[in-house]
Amino acid sequence: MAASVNFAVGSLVWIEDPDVSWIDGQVLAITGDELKVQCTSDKTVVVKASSVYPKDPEFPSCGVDDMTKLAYLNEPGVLQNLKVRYDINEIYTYTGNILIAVNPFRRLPHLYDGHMMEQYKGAAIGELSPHPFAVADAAYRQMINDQISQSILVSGESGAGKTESTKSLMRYLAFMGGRSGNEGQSVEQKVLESNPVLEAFGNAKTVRNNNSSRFGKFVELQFDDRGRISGAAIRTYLLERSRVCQVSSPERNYHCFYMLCAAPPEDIKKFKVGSARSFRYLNQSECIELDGLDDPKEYLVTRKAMDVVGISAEEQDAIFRVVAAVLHLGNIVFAKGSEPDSSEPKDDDARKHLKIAAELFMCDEKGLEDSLCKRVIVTRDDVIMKVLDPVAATINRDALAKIVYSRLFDWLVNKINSSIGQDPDSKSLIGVLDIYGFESFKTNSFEQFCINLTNEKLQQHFNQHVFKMEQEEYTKEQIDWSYIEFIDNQDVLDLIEKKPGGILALLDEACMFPKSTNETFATKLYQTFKDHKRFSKPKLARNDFTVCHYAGDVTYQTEFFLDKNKDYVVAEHQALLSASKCSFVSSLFPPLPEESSKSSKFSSIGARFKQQLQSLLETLNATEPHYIRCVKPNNALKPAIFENANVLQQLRCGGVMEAIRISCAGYPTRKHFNEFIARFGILATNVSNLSSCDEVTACKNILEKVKLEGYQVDLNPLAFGPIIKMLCQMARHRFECLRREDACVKIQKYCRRFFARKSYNSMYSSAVCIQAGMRGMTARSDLLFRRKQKAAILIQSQCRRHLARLHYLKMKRSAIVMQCAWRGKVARRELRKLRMVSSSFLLFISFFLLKSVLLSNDSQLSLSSCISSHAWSVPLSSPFLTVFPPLKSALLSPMVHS
Ligand SMILES: Nc1ncnc2c1ncn2[C@@H]1O[C@H](COP(=O)(O)OP(=O)(O)OP(=O)(O)O)[C@@H](O)[C@H]1O
Repeated sequence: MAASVNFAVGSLVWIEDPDVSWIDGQVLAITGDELKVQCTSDKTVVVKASSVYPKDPEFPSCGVDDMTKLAYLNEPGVLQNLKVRYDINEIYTYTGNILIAVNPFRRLPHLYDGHMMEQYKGAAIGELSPHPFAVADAAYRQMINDQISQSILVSGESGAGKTESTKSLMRYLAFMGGRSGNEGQSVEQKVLESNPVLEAFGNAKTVRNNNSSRFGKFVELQFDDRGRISGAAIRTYLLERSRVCQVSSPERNYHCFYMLCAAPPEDIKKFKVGSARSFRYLNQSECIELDGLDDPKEYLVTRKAMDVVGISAEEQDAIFRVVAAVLHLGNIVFAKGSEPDSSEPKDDDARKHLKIAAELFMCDEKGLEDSLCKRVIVTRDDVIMKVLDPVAATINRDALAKIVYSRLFDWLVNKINSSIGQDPDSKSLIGVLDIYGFESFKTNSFEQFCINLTNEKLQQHFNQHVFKMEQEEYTKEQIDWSYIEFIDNQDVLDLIEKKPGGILALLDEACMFPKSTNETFATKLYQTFKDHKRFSKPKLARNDFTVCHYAGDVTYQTEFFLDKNKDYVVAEHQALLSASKCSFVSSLFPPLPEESSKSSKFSSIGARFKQQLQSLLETLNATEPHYIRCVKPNNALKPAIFENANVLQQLRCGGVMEAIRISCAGYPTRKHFNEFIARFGILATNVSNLSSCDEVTACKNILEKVKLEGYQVDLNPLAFGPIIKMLCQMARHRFECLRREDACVKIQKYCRRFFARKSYNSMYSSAVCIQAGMRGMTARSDLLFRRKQKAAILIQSQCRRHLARLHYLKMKRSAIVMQCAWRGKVARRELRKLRMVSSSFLLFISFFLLKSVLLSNDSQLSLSSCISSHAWSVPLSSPFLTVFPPLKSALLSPMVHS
């Protein structure tokens, strides 16, 4: 399926990988039609060029919000885009007009609040991020502006997020078309509150989803001419009946059973229920409680929602009585009766449950027992009473439980519809379809067969519509589209539902013949369709058949096909419950019209379902469809896990890849002129007037230069068919060439620079070396000269110093001699003088000191008495008497401290 693209060494590509579906890598070498690719996982592989897809090297790191913006609209590109966006919690992406929603498995409340609704109000698709609100808004606007009914088809596998998306759509439509003010319980409130009621009775925990809707749903919102919701109708499809009696771990039965068992004590007493573990229909599975689901609370929520949708308290009681009766029915175990091949309640416990069930149904206990253990056979001549063995009685009991529950569910839907009310004058409507996606399990039974028929029908509708949309788009843009083709799955539909001769017709035929078995039915199929290219018989299976659906082959096991297709109420059950004293119970089994009970007209589930589908398709065909494809990123139901193979399979089954293929067959890619010139101008680098001419001429010049056909250039944006891949490839190739030229120039430049630098470095170092040598030589001779000069100066200075010193010493000696002679002479003269005054000077000093002492005021001082009598007191008195007046009183005592 890969495009025939010319790859070059260095091209980025996608190759198939068994683990991650597609892995990216780079072409290392090309040999003929084989490429050697270095993968990002580090392994190197050799692959055929035809199995390789080109990868956009300019792919934005946050992906693109519309797949048509991808340069390469191929499977790996689509997958990469979804993954990149999922990683940053961008769970919605457009593929043209289809919205792909990847389940985040974590609450993202900011995406759905009132502020968000305000933002999307009136915003054109593509103006804001992809969102269910945008789809709902587009549908609403189109309905108002064009007065055309709209439909939004939400599909995906179980757990992919259909119901959540549907709820968002309904909330938005209620927001847009709701009435303001207090007008009692408005239509939109009732529509929104119908969800919890239907979920309680029609949803259950399955392996694939903790809150799986076990029915398909089409909600039709009717609007008046002012765009307000004026009525609504809910249609449901194919409730899974078998779950009522059969459930295995880790699944659960319908939520309402567990809610009832967790009801407040007075209700438990009123409805005669007990622990959920005590009921056979519930305890077959280990799973009773469910994380995150508070059954007691849900019971109250459901009852409140029932109030809102207009179910009275009495009706609610009757509903839960029937639910309780179904639980008790399951506990009626049979044992062999006294008559041969007969049966009867096994023990007291079984009888107790029989009694309670009869009380809850308000019917006769014996009548209930008989309706379970006996069968009346009306022959042409007689009425025969046939007893049933315990196995048949058990099957009979389960059949009663299933029909009661299914009638109860239908009653609820009808009640909601009549309570909401239809608007016969409604001008237009918006239908929201939340329907099960394509299913393919290990064991596929009648339910899967019907589900896959639905998907085939919707796929055909989808293909036709996508094709039609493309055509309209091209017509609008004046693009020639006549050559576009798409695969029609009419042959599969013929195989299944053609009348006469289709599988469903053969099944009805088999159901009408009493002797038919699942084996004879399978044999009939093999004979009839042995040459049909969409039908095959698996080699080792005896009663299985395989249908080649658009989404893949599915092998169905014919076991139970006949039983599951039979749509009749056992006459005894009908008679018993229509005679119930409870008007609610009897209303579930209205008496059959006289002629229909008598006529042998056979009614089958398959035929009824086919009819329902037909009517659904008629409704859809009268509307403008919008598509939301929900994708479950992993089977662990955990956030942040994106399993490539899983997602890819769902994209294929959901027809997204087919839509892309149809798009690719036409002109899927749109590029505005400036965008085109920016991206592909590289292809016309030598077209000189590119920048001087206008955008259209520039685009034409580029396209003429590349000589490719398959584009429409007259309108902005330009439309491209598959040639966009070639253009991208050529641009990539050109880019590659330019890159290589550039690389060559760069290598040359670096080489030249290297050699030039090397030679320069060697010259430089030589020059430096020579310079250093020369400078060294000069410096050395200079040094020698300086040394010699210094030595000469030193010698001179030494000589001069020596001579000066001799002279100095001579002068010094002469001076000393002269000084000595002179000083001797002076000294001698002085000596003489000194000798003369020395004795008088000594006396003078002594008196002076004494006088100082005596003149002091210190009264404490006194002279010794002997001082006047001292030898020098006489000579002193005469020369110094004038200077120092005589003592007023004689020193009588020495000057001493007292
Ligand atoms: N947009 C969403 N945001 C947060 N959680 C989501 C979102 N969509 C789905 N989920 C989670 O996935 C679960 C399954 O979703 P949902 O019941 O809508 O699946 P479904 O496709 O209707 O399955 P089924 O066919 O079994 O009814 C939800 O219960 C919810 O936990």
